[in-house]
Amino acid sequence: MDPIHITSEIGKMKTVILKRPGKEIENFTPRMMSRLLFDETPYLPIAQKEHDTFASVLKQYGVNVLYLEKMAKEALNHGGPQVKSAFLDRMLTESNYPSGVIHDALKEYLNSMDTQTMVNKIIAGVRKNELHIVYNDLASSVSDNPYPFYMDPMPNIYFTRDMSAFIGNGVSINHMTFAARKRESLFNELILNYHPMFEGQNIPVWRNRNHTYSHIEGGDEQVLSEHVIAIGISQRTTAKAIQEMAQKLFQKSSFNKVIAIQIPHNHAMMHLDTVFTMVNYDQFTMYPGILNQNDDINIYVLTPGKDGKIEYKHRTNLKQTLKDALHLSELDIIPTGNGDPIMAEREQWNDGSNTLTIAPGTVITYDRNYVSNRLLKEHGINVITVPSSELSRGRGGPRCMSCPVVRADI
Ligand SMILES: NC(=[NH2+])NCCC[C@H](N)C(=O)O
Repeated sequence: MDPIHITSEIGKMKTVILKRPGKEIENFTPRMMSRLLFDETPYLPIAQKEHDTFASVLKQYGVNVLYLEKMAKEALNHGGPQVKSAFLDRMLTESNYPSGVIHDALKEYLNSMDTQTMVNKIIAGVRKNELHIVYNDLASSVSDNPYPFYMDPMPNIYFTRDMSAFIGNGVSINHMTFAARKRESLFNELILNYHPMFEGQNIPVWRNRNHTYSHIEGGDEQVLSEHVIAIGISQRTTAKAIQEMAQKLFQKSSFNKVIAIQIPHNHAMMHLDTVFTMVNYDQFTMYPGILNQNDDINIYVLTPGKDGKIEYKHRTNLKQTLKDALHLSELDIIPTGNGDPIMAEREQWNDGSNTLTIAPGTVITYDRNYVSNRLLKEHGINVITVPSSELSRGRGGPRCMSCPVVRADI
């Protein structure tokens, strides 16, 4: 069996990567919130408790739960001192310290820790009062301003869905949109290259993180079948990235159709999976607010054309496009908040459309979205709810908090 196997969004989940929220989600002030893509300051003990419940539900359903922070440690220990040193250099460069006295001091500080503490520290952020650096060059002295951090925390890293995505037997390691999240995928790159689970296995990389002008995030990437993938054109994913990815997938994989769905660009629906998810062979959830007055939406269906070129067709009917792509005669689209405009908007905001399917027709959702949950049950879905008062403050739900590595075929 391949170490990576994702041919659908709904096949029985076997292995998943999570990140337990840590210090990083309480190491910032209200003034830093919007830049760090948070809407509140979460209460860590409860967030951890809720996350542990989420993990234990997955385990009860037979999923092998791996933790990103632990895998990063294992990859660094397995890789040895050179890998660790190169990783730190890269992390510091991307934290704006490519060289100089601050780079050296931070490297020494982080290197003095055991590997797990070091990984956790990088994620939690390094405050200026933790080190006493004597500046001896102009650049370092000038950068010494009242801002309290040398290295910002990475509070969004518990949304493991976004930094990378496993597709087929390969992976996309994502160049993310905002500075607040860009460094996160260095951990995914490290794990792919040096973790014993992946190292030396020649895993196809559909797209790496070395891109400047286009970006993509896993919340927009949904494998609908072994041939079809849906990708959101969103605040976080550019059409250029989708086109490049389609090119690579058409050349090297079983995928021969990319359905690019254009969604509004705003923080409430930053990714496709905040408004649209697949929950069964022929059932999807959808936030009705993404459709215009005529119930249309911009969709571009990409397929392989002549001479390695890509063809695309513009469509506007989401239901029909999905029925055609998945060869279905009927399709049930379940509206978030049961179509009530107030409930739909409230529940979408708290990830009511962000269902995580762990087997065909079985999903994990946040308990707080009771209107959407009730409707899912009425449509025959087996709904398992998890508590969500603190986790939801980061604007992500069960799908965002999980990065599936292996699913059974459907
Ligand atoms: N797959 C998702 N919908 N992820 C949600 C990510 C939320 C996070 N605060 C961000 O803005 O990036």
